[in-house]
Amino acid sequence: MASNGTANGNASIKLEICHDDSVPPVKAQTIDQLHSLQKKKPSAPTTPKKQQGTDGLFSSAISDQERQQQQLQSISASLASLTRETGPKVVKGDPSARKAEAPKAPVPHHHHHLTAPVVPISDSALKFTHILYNLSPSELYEQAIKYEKGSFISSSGALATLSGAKTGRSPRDKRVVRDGSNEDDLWWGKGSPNIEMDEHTFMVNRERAVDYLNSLDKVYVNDQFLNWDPEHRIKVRIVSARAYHSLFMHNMCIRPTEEELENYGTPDFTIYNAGQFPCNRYTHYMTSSTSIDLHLARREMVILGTQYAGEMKKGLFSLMHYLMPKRQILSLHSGCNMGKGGDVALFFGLSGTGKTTLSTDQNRYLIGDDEHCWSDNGVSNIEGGCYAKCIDLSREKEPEIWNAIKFGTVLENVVFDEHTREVDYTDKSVTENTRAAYPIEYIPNAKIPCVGPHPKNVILLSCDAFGVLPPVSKLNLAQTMYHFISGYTALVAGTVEGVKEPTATFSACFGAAFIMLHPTKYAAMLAEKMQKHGATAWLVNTGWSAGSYGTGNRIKLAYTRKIIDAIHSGSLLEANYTKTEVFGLEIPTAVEGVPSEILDPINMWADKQAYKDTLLKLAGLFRNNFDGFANYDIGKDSTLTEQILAAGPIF
Ligand SMILES: Nc1ncnc2c1ncn2[C@@H]1O[C@H](COP(=O)(O)OP(=O)(O)OP(=O)(O)O)[C@@H](O)[C@H]1O
Ligand SMILES: O=C([O-])CC(=O)C(=O)O
Ligand SMILES: [Ca+2]
Ligand SMILES: [Mn+2]
Repeated sequence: MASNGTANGNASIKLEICHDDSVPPVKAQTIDQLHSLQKKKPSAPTTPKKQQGTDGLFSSAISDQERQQQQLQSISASLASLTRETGPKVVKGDPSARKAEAPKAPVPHHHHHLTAPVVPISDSALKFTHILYNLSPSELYEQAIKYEKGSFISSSGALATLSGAKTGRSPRDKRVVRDGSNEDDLWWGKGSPNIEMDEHTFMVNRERAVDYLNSLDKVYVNDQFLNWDPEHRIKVRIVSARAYHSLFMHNMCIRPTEEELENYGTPDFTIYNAGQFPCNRYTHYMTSSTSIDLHLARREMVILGTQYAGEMKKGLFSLMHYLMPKRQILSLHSGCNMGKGGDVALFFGLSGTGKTTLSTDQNRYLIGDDEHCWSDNGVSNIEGGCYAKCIDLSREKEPEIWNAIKFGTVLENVVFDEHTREVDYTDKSVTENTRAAYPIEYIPNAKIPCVGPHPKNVILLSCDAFGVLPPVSKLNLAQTMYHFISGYTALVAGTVEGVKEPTATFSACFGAAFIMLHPTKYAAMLAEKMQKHGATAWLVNTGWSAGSYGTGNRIKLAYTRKIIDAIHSGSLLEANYTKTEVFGLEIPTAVEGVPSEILDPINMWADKQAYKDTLLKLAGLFRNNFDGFANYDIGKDSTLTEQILAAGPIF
């Protein structure tokens, strides 16, 4: 009995456990099976969403497979080594995810130029290159954290990473292939950013980059777009070795929809980013171990010896500065936003002058922060993301940018708390040029698609380290062109390698490092468009007041914002103006919300003689710089050229 009772007791306990079916059991027999349940395979691209019926379900299913193959083939062709004239065997996916099985689907070599030798002649021809194709931010986070030293998740969810030894662009290491097709078009020689190289040397560097990339187990490939104007959209492919670079470009270029990706075809332009690998200094034209090489005819760019991601972004911008003017479209190093009433403003300015900060405005729609086109249709952003400086970033002064630094955002070279992963934006231990790259839709009032009507206001931003330019002045057309061609600012430390403190600099079209044609070509287009559309131009000093750098202080962002508000609202047009000495700038006597005494810089200087000396010194620098342009005509109108020459400082 006792034993019976015991048995019953045990049975009842067992029953209780077995019958606890409040949670259904998992449909897996092993841990591996359980894990495989976690990830849902994306439904394979099926029938085309738009043209269903035109070629029937059966044939479109085949063409999907073909499309997949064509895509792999196109990637293999991108990575083709020139000497072997064949692309590597490529296969999609992470190599670590398929350790056990050998890749099964090598690229069929249909094309003539892709036909591999029957017997592989090198070790690299025996291996597969794994392609991580247009990965999502989540996948790229995992890759970065697993495989890239110095990658962490910040407390706000951004991917904090390091760009290595280079934390800014290297303009002196940029080379452009000079050949018969561009010899007469491009701007060469003194002042030009286009330092020439020959095609052979380009090929040497290209081979070096491609061999490096092919030697890796895996490379990242991004297929994306540039330019929100659908008529002038450019397809770009970025091949890179780091998840950081892939995520950066995912954020900065326009992201294709699934459907657009299916029909992507072959790219118009390809970047080979082999940034961890140096160039060979024994190669002709090389003056360091860094080389950024542009070959317009081949539609290719090679990056060696720098991991700074801005090189990719700005390399593509150079390309657009070549392609767009050919189509009578003006490319601009500017931010752009639009008011509720549809009024568009452009913000020109060199690095660090406030394009991103001032175009990001809670009261206006953001069209873009750095690169635009102005065509007969209006303005369009070239990019799909923003690249904000974040040194001394504060939630109070720049809330939209602060809030955009979340999951998906790349945070470069910032310093954070080891435990909480909270970023200290004041810390310059790695560099002054700390940056955040985020998709434009992370700004709540972004205007998607990023296009707008013709600009009403054109704002030239200058960060004057001498402290003698007024916080705001109204420009006539000749003055606008004079200042646009001059492109004056103090280069703020950081964005360009080696610049440690502000120095006066002149950079034609507020972006000489990126233009490809002579500055007067862009200037003539700007003058023509401003006249045609009746835009008003303003010169805004976002730099120093009450003395030069070291003595004075930077103009408060809150005041600059008030000035910009008055430009947008139209109220500044109604102000009373006086004219300054030397530069002949029209300055308003009052701006709402801004102390009037700051509007005329002389008021703020304790030492008036020092002010006058400094003003003349800057005027002299302007004059010396402009001498280089005195022999060029701006547009077909020679009177405009004369007016522009006369619109500089008079002393
Ligand atoms: N009065 C001011 N006006 C504008 N920006 C200011 C002002 N005072 C300080 N700043 C700071 O100056 C920096 C301006 O950088 P911003 O990112 O806008 O440069 P950018 O013109 O977009 O340059 P880049 O082309 O390199 O991206 C920001 O860090 C901003 O906080
Ligand atoms: O290109 C970069 O690294 C950042 C930038 O926008 C500029 O310098 O104009
Ligand atoms: Ca910027
Ligand atoms: Mn820029």
